[in-house]
Amino acid sequence: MFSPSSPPTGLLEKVFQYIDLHQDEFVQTLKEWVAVESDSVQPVLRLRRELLRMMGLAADRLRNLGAHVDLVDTGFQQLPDGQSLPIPPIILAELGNDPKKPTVCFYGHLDVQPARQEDGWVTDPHTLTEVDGKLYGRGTTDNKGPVLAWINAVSTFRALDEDLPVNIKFVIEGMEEAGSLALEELVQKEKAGFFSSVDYIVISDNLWISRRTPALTCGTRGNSYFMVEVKCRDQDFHSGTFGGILNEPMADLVALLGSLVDSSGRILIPGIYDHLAPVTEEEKRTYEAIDLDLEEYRNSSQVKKFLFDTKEELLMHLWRYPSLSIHGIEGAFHEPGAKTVIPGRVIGKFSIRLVPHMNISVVEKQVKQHLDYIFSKRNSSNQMTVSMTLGLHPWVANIRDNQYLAAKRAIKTVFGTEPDMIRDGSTIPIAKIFQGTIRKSVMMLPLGAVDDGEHSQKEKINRWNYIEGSKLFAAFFLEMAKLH
Ligand SMILES: Cn1cncc1C[C@H](NC(=O)CCN)C(=O)O
Ligand SMILES: [Zn+2]
Ligand SMILES: [Zn+2]
Repeated sequence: MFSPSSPPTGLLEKVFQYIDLHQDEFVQTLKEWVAVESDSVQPVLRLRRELLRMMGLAADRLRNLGAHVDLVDTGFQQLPDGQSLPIPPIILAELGNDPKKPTVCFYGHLDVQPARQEDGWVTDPHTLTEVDGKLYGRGTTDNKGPVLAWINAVSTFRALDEDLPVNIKFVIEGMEEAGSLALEELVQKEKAGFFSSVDYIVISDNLWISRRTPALTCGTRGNSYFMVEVKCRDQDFHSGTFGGILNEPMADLVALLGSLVDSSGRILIPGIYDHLAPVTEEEKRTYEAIDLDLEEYRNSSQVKKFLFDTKEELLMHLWRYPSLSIHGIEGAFHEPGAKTVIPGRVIGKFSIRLVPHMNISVVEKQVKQHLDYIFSKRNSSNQMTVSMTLGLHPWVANIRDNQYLAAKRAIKTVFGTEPDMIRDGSTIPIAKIFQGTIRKSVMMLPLGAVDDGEHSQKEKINRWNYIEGSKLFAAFFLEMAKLH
């Protein structure tokens, strides 16, 4: 789609040619990886075995490249029902340790979201299927494709018998979709070990905002996840026998959930907007520069109307303002049909996407105070319990870091264009943990297009994105070496 501004010369040209010539092999390996049902979300032993197999395949692939690979044992996951399941080992791998070269560490994950063909897939989610240059399959874009693109880039230098321009490290986990269990602990433990020689961290686990224009991601929102339980008793009631004489838990809960956000998207919790980073003129200009066709975005999302009409407002509300979403009600009657039940105990679930400079414990207090106030006004005899079950920090990049410059140059070489400098509305918790714990520069360099459908039916990565992405990583290694 894009032609490079000036043809790459010498080594880079050889590398690009190799990647083009071997693209079917690269797609074949992706096919083998997609065939592994490495679902970390459903806590069942069969799938944990698949995850184990997935990590084994990746370890073998890295060993074949000559990497030193550690499969770090991370113990067990305790489930609420008392069962425990093994957590797949985390891969820590290393290729090269030349003190004259910078050391770039790639983080990725090989676990995937659940996928069943009945959910609305046209093709079997675990059989990679190519249609019109689109490689359909669960995990193709999130995150097996990008992990392999990095490996393809490294393997190309090896295959050409060329010296790697940088030292490479890998952190590859298998529990990202379940909240990266055990990873934070491992990062802390290896701070002075594995991570001591790391200069830069690259994550490729989000998408462009465009179908065509590559992007660099400069920030992600955090998340605070709440459960609000309203309980009368543990058992359900019959509305014929008890309807009319009870404070119904569901009525309390619906009022509580209904008090959180208004129809214009504004969060109604007092104080929640008190600690937002001010919008600067420079920041405003970044939204203007982004390649986003609002109509196309709206149509491809199959939404009649968004809350905001301009590109700038839309992006700001996705990336740099908090938002509150109501996710579900545990214990509610939700099946088809008409059942005359009064649920005895219900749990409402909602979360707030956090942005700089919101403080997680302040948000927690504000939410609890607000819900206490709304509940007390109802004078209900039920019991309300609020808990925050996740507190994930927002992350902002330092885009003046060398690696952002190197990535921009590599994008220019491969795609012949400047990247969109974007943020992402979702949360990649490990970014902030890396930044805070090992105190090294973190960059997000996504490969997938806006319509890849992560977590959704018909997830895909375009062959073009996968192959040009492999070139992008190779070009990035060379640019990093030049800057060091
Ligand atoms: C599990 N979880 C609960 N709160 C936040 C998360 C992470 C999740 N992360 C992604 O989706 C990454 C997208 N590339 C999200 O942002 O919802
Ligand atoms: Zn992911
Ligand atoms: Zn995901």
